Amino acid sequence: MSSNWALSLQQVSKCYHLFERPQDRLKQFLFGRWKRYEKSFWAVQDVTINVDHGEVIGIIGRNGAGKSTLLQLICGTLTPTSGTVAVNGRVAALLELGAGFNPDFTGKENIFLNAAILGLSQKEIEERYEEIVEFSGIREFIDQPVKTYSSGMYVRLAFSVAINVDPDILIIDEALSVGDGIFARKSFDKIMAMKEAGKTILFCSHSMYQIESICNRVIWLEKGRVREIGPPPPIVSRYEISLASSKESEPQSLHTGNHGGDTDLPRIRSIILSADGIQGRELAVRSRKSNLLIEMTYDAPSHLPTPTIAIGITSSDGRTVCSAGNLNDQVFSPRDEDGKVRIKLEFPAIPLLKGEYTISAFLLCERGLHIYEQALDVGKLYVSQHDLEQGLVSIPHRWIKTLETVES
Ligand SMILES: Nc1ncnc2c1ncn2[C@@H]1O[C@H](COP(=O)(O)OP(=O)(O)OP(=O)(O)O)[C@@H](O)[C@H]1O
Repeated sequence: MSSNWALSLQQVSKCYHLFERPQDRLKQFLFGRWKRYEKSFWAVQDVTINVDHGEVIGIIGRNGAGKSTLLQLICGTLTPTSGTVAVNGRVAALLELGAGFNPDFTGKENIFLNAAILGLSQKEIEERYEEIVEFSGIREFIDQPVKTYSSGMYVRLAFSVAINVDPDILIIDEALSVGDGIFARKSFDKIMAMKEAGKTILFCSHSMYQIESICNRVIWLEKGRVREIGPPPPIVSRYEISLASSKESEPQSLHTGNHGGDTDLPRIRSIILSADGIQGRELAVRSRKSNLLIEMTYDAPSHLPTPTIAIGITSSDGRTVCSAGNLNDQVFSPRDEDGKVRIKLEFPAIPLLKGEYTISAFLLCERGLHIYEQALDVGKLYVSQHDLEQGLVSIPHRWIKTLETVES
């Protein structure tokens, strides 16, 4: 193990005992010595992972693959059936909603309780209390019992405590979109600041975009076991192929744009598609001939840096064929006096081959990481072609003839 280690899991497994009928639980208790009424289910099996401080690790896998169970084993809210979990540093976790809160306590009492569980002294908590309340944005409710909170308020408080106790290791269960609207953006910035400060972060997500943009390593879990572990791009790509090749589709997208009533957040206003001068949400286009034009307008409130926008094109089996983002291409359009940005994207002689394709738009922060809004399925393309080239896209290519030998 390196001297800089943050986490070490050695052959960790977690087994649940399942009973088909409620009465089987009692029978197992009474007669279990003679007959088994329970079935064993291994939610996590034989997982060995070593993580160094400063690493950002993404955990991916289908629903039920064991991601949440693994995170809970690391946090210590679950104990492994076998194997060892060692943690080197203070761990703050955002697991399911409000885990760790006592519903009868007020917000304030829960801050003290939670921060104490995370290892802060009374004095340290008092010093940070103000910051925690300020960040949560729920000051007026802080003396109310948390059972009266909405789920959004719960998440705000939990996130605010977790982020402000100065953890060495932050564990987040599918919660990068914590809270809503402005809070989501604020908390995302905090997570990125922690990454930049060299903290260790583990999070599970169904968003491959976020995994690829934030993590330096990814763990792919399948049926409780580590299928692959390593750098994100090749693993994400193989994972996406595996999802696409099995019929059950998974939620692949990032969280939907959730404004939570915030009206002063960036928002897509319009997306207009046209091909060869014809406008429409559904367009017939000719492969390698039609010019596809996408005109986008979005609100860019002046209190935030100008957002960026990206377009993704997916094939009918849900795979992303290509994407184009103005940040990636370093093309920026100014905000006009109404606080709107208008930008056009052109795909000249569109190289898609025959088939049906879906167009989606994503409005992102200035760094292209936090998603303000996604508009899935803003348009459909029906591509036709007259030749027999196969596949999804025609990539530029050329043939080189060998020299002809001329016989004299
Ligand atoms: N308390 C429990 N008792 C029995 N089975 C459980 C329990 N908790 C989880 N499981 C099972 O363990 C498996 C792994 O669950 P887990 O929640 O870790 O998966 P996940 O990868 O996080 O899934 P998702 O992406 O849907 O959140 C699932 O089949 C789940 O039904």
